[in-house]
Formats: sequence, C-alpha cells, structure tokens
Amino acid sequence: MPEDSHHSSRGSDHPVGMNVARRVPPADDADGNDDDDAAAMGLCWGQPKIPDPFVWPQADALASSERELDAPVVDVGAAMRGGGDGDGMRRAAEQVAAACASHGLFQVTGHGLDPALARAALDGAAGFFRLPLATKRRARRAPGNVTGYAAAHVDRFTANLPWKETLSFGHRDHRAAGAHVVVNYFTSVLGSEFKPLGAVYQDYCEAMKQVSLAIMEVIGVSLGVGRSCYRDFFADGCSIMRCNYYPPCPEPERALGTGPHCDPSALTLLLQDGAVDGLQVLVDGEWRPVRPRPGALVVNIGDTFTALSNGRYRSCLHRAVVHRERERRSLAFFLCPREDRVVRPPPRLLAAARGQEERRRRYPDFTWADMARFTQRHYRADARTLEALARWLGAAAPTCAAATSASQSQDKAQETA
Ligand SMILES: C=C1C[C@]23C[C@H]1CC[C@H]2[C@]1(C)CCC[C@@](C)(C(=O)O)[C@H]1[C@@H]3C(=O)O
Ligand SMILES: O=C(O)CCC(=O)C(=O)O
Ligand SMILES: [Fe+2]
Repeated sequence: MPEDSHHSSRGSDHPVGMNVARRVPPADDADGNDDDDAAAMGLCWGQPKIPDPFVWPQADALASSERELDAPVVDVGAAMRGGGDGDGMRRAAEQVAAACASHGLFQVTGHGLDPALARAALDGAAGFFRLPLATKRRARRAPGNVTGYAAAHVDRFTANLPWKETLSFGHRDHRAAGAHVVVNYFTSVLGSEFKPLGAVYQDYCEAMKQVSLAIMEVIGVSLGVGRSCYRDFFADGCSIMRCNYYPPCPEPERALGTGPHCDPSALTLLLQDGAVDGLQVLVDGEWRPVRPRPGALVVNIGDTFTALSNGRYRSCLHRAVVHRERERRSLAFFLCPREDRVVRPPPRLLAAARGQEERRRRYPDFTWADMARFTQRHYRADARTLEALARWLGAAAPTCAAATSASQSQDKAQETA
C-alpha cells in the first residue's frame, strides 16, 4: 500500500502567481521549443552583450559582499567514529544546530569521498558541456521533467534566465533499485559510448548518498530525535544529481548563474570546482560568498527538510553569480525522499517541543512527488516555494490529532527506527 495514494490528485493544475514565465507544453510536444535552445546558445555565450531575457531585476542581482560566510566546517568522519556517539558526534551536532538555526549552510570534511572520483566527476562534467550541442541535446529535458540537459532553462522560462547549462539525472541506490540507474540513464539517452561516464556518476551518487545519510544522523542527534530517525527516512530515497556549467559572461553584474532560491529538496551536497567562487548566501540582507575549500563539500538545508523539522532548520537562501572571464562548474547532489513518502515532522520532534507554539504544525503533509510536480510544472523554485506549495495543496496545516492513518503508520516506522 502506498503511504499516500492520493498525492497525484492534490492541488490544482493552474500556475501559481507570476513565477512561471512559460506555459509547460503538453507531454506530446517533446520537440516544441527546439529552436529556443539553439537560439539561446548561439546568441549568448561568447557574445559582447547579454540578451534581455538574461537580465535579472536589480533586487535579485544585488551587489555581493566581500565578507566570506563563516560557515562551520563539520568533520563528519569524526562524528561517525566509534559508533557515532562520542565527542566527535557531539561537536558536529552543535555545529550543525547553530548553522541550521541561522542560515542553513555548513561545510563537511572527513566524508571519505575518493579525490580521484571527485576529479573524474568534475572533469566528466567539463567534457560533457564541451560536446557539440547536437550531442548534448540527445539528453534534452522533457517538459515537466527535472532530469535531462537544459541550456539556460529557455524551454521553461522567458525572463530571468540563468546563465548556465545543466545536466540532471535521478539516482537510487543500485541495491534498492535492482539496477544501475545512472549508468542506464547515460547509455539510454546519450548512447553506449557514455557508459564509462555513467559509471563515474553512479559511483559519485552512491558516495554522496552515504555522506548524506551520515549527515542525517548528525542532524537527527542535533534535533534530539536520535541518529536513525531521519537516516532511515531517506535510506530508500530517489535523489537528483545535477552538473552545472556557468560560462564566462560579458555582463556579470546584470546576470545570474542561478537566481535566489531555496532548494526544494531536503539536503544539498555541493562540490565546487577549483578556485572559482560563485555560490552566495543571503544573510542579514547581504549576499555573502562561500569560497571553495579544497576537499570540502558544501551542505545546505532545503525546503523538504525545513518541513521535516517543523521549521526549526531553515532552508538556505542562495544563488550563484557568474564571472566575466572565468567559467565555473559545480556538482549538486539533491537528497530527496522516496516519491510517495509523507513529509511531516517525526512525532518525537513534536513531543519534545517546548510549548504549544513549537508543537504547532507549520506545514501541511506533502510528498516529494507533490513538490517535484509543483516545481516542474507550476512554480519556479525561489525563496517562498514551501509557502506557495502549502497554498497550492490547499490544505491547512493539520494538527497532530488529525493525522491520516497512512501518516500514522509511517510515524510508527519512524519511531521504531
Ligand atoms: C526539484 C528541483 C528543482 C530544481 C532542480 C531540483 C533541485 C533544485 C531546483 C533549482 C536548481 C533551484 C533553483 C531554480 C531552478 C529552476 C534552477 O535554476 O535550476 C531549480 C531546479 C529546476 O526546477 O530545474
Ligand atoms: O553552482 C552553485 O554554486 C549553486 C547551484 C545551486 O544552487 C543549485 O544547483 O541548486
Ligand atoms: Fe541551489
């Protein structure tokens, strides 16, 4: 029995607000905007001026601060040592609690990611984006789908276009999926010659998944719900991996590589390539840079975890800027729950809350399928995605007593885990 069998009928199919600039074409219009990609590519990269659709409003393109964000560096290896209940875990949990209660971003070392695998994944992305457009377009994103190749999101939006190309694909642990889904994706959409690259990303995603689950243990401890609560919730998740390529931009002060947003997913693990910075976080009205730190992964909280923590851990509002002369690459692993899992705070978290106000549910139940559908078909992810999703679902935040039986059986699984 699925835990939430009614999710596909939730919400309306009307776009919310002004945030979706282009109607999503019907599924059978797979070829609908072929010329747009090509036009964007031909017009933009390497041209002396950026076309109007790439110009961001002044409020979003606000000047960057010089002051680097002092995000804590959490040694997740030390946290997991000796069974995960020693001083390393205590220290990591304190650091995570402090970062997540303010801006929602920290860095992670001691994660065990093989540097050769990290290099292969970054170089693989560099090689992919250098391929001829016709080859990249074999993986072209289908309308309404988060996976595939996209140039500046021109097939989805008409304004505030991001100065980037992306390649995204889904991941499930190969033991849970019974197949190497990433390898299969590369060979099926790009061709059998892409099998080695698919294998690199299969391994990379599996490494990222293990690190994410370790971080979920630290987060669980930091919120007082125990190590396994959130870890078990995500163990069978379907995550998204995205390779970002930001070309040099002739007018970097008017463009953005990725506009201001909170990730709709639960947790993001970002690997930045080399010394070119670009990631910035909004803190007290200032866009503060997060400089690449050799060997470290940047981790940020996303909206789905904000809901799972009942608003205690804030999703991180961030963006990526571009440079006049330098190109930049980054790899983002977005940890997501299994599509049909009900996203709601664990009962133990609510029970331990101080007072009525902290116990009050801040967000309605939703599934990752709801969130994915909302952000792909109805709403361009930004700083207010979670609130907009709640309105779209049309449900008032339920009280604990009003939990559905499906959610209650999931709660039991979370409790006993
Ligand atoms: C569910 C998702 C929506 C986005 C891809 C995944 C995870 C992150 C989201 C995104 C990167 C947040 C910024 C805006 C966005 C449109 C982008 O610039 O790429 C977002 C993704 C998307 O909808 O494709
Ligand atoms: O490239 C970066 O630094 C950030 C990218 C990002 O925020 C995203 O892909 O969601
Ligand atoms: Fe992001």
